[in-house]
Amino acid sequence: MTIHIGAAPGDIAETVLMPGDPMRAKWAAERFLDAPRQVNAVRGMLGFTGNWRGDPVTIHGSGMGMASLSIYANELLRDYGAKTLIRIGSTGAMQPHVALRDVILAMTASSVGTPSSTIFRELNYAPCADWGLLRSAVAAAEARGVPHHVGGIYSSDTFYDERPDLNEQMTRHGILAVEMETAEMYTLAARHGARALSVLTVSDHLQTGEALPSEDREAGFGDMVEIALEAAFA
Ligand SMILES: O=P(O)(O)O[C@H]1O[C@H](CO)[C@@H](O)[C@H]1O
Ligand SMILES: O=c1cc[nH]c(=O)[nH]1
Repeated sequence: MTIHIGAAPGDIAETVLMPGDPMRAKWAAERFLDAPRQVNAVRGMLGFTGNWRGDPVTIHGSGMGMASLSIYANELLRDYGAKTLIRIGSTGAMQPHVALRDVILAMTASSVGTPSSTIFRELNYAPCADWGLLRSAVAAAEARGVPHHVGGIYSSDTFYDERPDLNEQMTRHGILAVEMETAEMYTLAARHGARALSVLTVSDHLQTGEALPSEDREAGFGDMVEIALEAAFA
């Protein structure tokens, strides 16, 4: 047990899928894993471990934002020996050619700062995805015929943003979409010698104002979960 995860040693698999939403963790575990059992509920942050095609997998919420993800990712990597973290999250599109429900595979994640920024001092560290996971996720998306985009995303500290000028510069420089966790997850995975990838589904569009309902964000993004699982064990 750790401060924020009540699982016994051995209850967490080496492969962990991390949605922000703990209810998405419950839905994904019940839908995609064999014999899922709840391994964490501390502070309502649900985690489940089961099997996918015979391999053990944990699906554990990260909460919203890099500060929250950092707590769970640190404990999963340092205390439970997780080796692969794959975020399965929602994201807001920042390019006109990206549509609702498209999948985004995040090669890298820009940020204004992460919880790790202070250790880098003057360095603008560039967090990046594990190449093997990214390559396998692209192959899985192609095989399933899922519309997808590979490129840079933005990990924001805020959902309600007050910097339209910054968004404009990011759109101009090809950033595909915004979410709130990936830059820190990639940084922590690199620090601990683990693999990481974010597989995201577009839930809303910053330019058109389109948005999917909360029920879809919780239990409507099955392609992203299957792409993540196939990439983890390719
Ligand atoms: O749907 P999740 O995985 O929570 O991801 C996105 O949704 C939340 C904001 O609504 C943030 O956590 C953001 O990164
Ligand atoms: O962080 C997020 C996630 C989804 N949509 C957004 O606009 N921002």
